[in-house]
Amino acid sequence: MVQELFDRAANCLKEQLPFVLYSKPNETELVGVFQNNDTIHKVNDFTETGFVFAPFDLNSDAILLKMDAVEKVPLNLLHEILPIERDSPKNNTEEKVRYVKLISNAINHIDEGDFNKVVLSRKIEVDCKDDYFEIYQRILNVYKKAFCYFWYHPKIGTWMGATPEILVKSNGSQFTTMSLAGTQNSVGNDAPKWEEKELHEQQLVTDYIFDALKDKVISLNSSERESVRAGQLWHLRTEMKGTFAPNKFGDVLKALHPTPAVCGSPLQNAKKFILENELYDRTFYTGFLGELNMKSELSRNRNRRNQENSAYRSVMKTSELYVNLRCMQLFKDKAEIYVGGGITADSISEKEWEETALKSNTMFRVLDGK
Ligand SMILES: C=C(O[C@H]1C=CC=C(C(=O)O)[C@@H]1O)C(=O)O
Repeated sequence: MVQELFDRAANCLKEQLPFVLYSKPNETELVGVFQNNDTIHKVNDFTETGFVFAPFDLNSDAILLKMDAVEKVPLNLLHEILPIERDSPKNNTEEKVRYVKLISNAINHIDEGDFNKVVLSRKIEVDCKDDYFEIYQRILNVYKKAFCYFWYHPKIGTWMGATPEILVKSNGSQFTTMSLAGTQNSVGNDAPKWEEKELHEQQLVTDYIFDALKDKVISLNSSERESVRAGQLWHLRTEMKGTFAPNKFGDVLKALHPTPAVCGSPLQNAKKFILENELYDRTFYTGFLGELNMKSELSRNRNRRNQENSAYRSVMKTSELYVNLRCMQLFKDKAEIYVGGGITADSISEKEWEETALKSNTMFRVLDGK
């Protein structure tokens, strides 16, 4: 039962023990991972097994929750909770002036040829007095197509989110990734019409991924570009599937993160600009999270009973990692919502500001500010 899993997690909060609750896109299962002490386990080379929570800047530590206990329950929720009609404040002029200036500065750097695209972001503080489990339940109810998580480590913090973006999903040496960029508000069910700026912005991500992976994979193919919905928003997405050489998962992961969907291209120049100019620490926003190197057994031929079982079973490693977007860090009576957007030469500051406000609604709609 969901309530039992929530109770177990609530007890961990009380006892200050790390846990994560999550549900994968379109799945009807809620998973709880519980670590039975408050040690901070750091990831060394992504060959470890557990639930990883990695920052934007991998010069800081990626954290691994050990799967001391794992519990899975069907996701039939207790009662339907509707999203809250609460939109992000648009009249925060001081913050707007600062953000617009940051965008102009980035466009100057683009014009000077320092980079083609950079993803800029900001943090919005909001009062939040309600129960963490109420908030998480709203997230699960409202964003069924997203990876919905609630992560807690007493020495690091409490995070929640509903992300639409897969960083990488692997099964043995087969993997899937995606290029997600371009944003529009969804109006009714009308499919969006994309402008050149958004098509270009998303194409940069696709090209970057092909280039970053070219010497790390045996094959890589992409699907047609499509429009996908994430809550109230539309994005452009291209899916890519490939095969990497045995034991190269860590290399693929490090080559992918951070993609220009959250950083920019060329990578180093865009990242330098972000670290020097955003003037706040993204910490885990635009990092990644999820199952790392889970072992799954593959039976090759169940019918040949008189053969040694082991000859017909092989252990595969699977990982499923998501980019930490549409997320927030929770504190005692406030939340910090993180949002950003891709800036290119064609960006219009006012529109980029609006876009971050729209994105922040994903979390605003699950927070009750009473
Ligand atoms: C950086 C964010 O979104 C990324 C993912 C999809 C679309 C994006 C965009 O249109 O700029 C961003 O690249 C965010 O939600 O904070």
